[in-house]
Amino acid sequence: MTATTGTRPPSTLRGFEAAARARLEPAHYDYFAGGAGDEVTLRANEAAFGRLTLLPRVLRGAGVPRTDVTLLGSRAAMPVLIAPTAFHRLADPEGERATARAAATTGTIMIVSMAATVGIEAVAAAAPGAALWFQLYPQPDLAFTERVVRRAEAAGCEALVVTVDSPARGVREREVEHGFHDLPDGLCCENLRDGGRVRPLVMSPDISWRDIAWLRGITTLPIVLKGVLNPLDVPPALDHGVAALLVSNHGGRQLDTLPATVDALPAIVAAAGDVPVLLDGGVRRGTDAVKAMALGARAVAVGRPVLWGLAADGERGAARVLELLRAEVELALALCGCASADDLGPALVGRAPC
Ligand SMILES: Cc1cc2nc3c(=O)[nH]c(=O)nc-3n(C[C@H](O)[C@H](O)[C@H](O)COP(=O)(O)O)c2cc1C
Ligand SMILES: CC(C)CC(=O)C(=O)O
Repeated sequence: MTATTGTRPPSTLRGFEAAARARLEPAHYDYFAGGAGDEVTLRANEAAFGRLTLLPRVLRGAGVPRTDVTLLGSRAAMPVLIAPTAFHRLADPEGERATARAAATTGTIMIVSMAATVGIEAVAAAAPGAALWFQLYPQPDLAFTERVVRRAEAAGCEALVVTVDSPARGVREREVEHGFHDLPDGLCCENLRDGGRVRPLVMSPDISWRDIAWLRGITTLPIVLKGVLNPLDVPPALDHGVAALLVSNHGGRQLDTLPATVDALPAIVAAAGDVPVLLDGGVRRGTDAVKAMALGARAVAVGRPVLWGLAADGERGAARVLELLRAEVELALALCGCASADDLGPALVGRAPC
């Protein structure tokens, strides 16, 4: 039985969110939906896309647009990746296995969270066709961190996405109100299993460029830094040999009152030179993805929308959400007169009058 049995499946992302909300425990819905503090940044991410306009070109004979991209050697059929989010088994019993199968079906890249409720080996085995990247919170115990990296490598992950915006965990008041502190019995962060126990996840206040240098030395996987917002952090990132930057404010869940990611994007793109820049936060439409790419992002990622698809209708719901976004990207490119994202540029984006 699915939430949609007997009724039409949702045909929009908003419909998937409503279906997910109806199905999830309120504490779990609020864990997924919530943001830090007054949720200013959470709202800003979506609102900022709404303030940008598209300025299409006409009569360009561009044909049916291509939506595929190659990122760090991984091929994706669309420029919308799955951002790393924790605890998928709160949304569906198959958890990250179902999400990975949806990634394989739609041909996109799944960034698997270190806080996944299915171990990286089982995620990879469930979806042999999926392109997987692994998200890492470097732990103070470097020997343990290295064991996690080796597991990700052995499972076939094609990049390491190091989250650098979390030297402490943000306070989400919705979680506090529900008293949501931990996973229910029977679920745990399977990537933290180590020698017969499950280690606690540490948001290390000591994380520094030394950790990036150390990681660069122990793995040949490309390293993506997730959570860069200030252009002052770009030169050291390039000096440390990072392969890409992911502009992110953690979906408004860490420090409140940070800028919307699409507003922070141009300065990071300008500083990054040839190094690819990705973005997540508030992408809910194909037009949002196209605006971010016009402003220089190579691709975008979505967090909550995939969770809503998963909670509403398991693997099928997650795949449907991704396919909706892919089709919207294709249509937006066509209506902008573009044969592919390569034809986009800042001249196609304007600002709505306030
Ligand atoms: C429920 C939830 C769990 C998340 N877990 C992680 C995580 O484990 N690691 C991480 O780097 N980011 C995590 N994030 C942040 C996402 O990777 C991403 O930055 C954010 O969700 C993008 O915004 P969006 O949800 O508006 O698309 C999480 C976000 C949500 C909503
Ligand atoms: C388990 C958490 C640390 C995952 C996370 O990053 C989040 O909830 O935003």
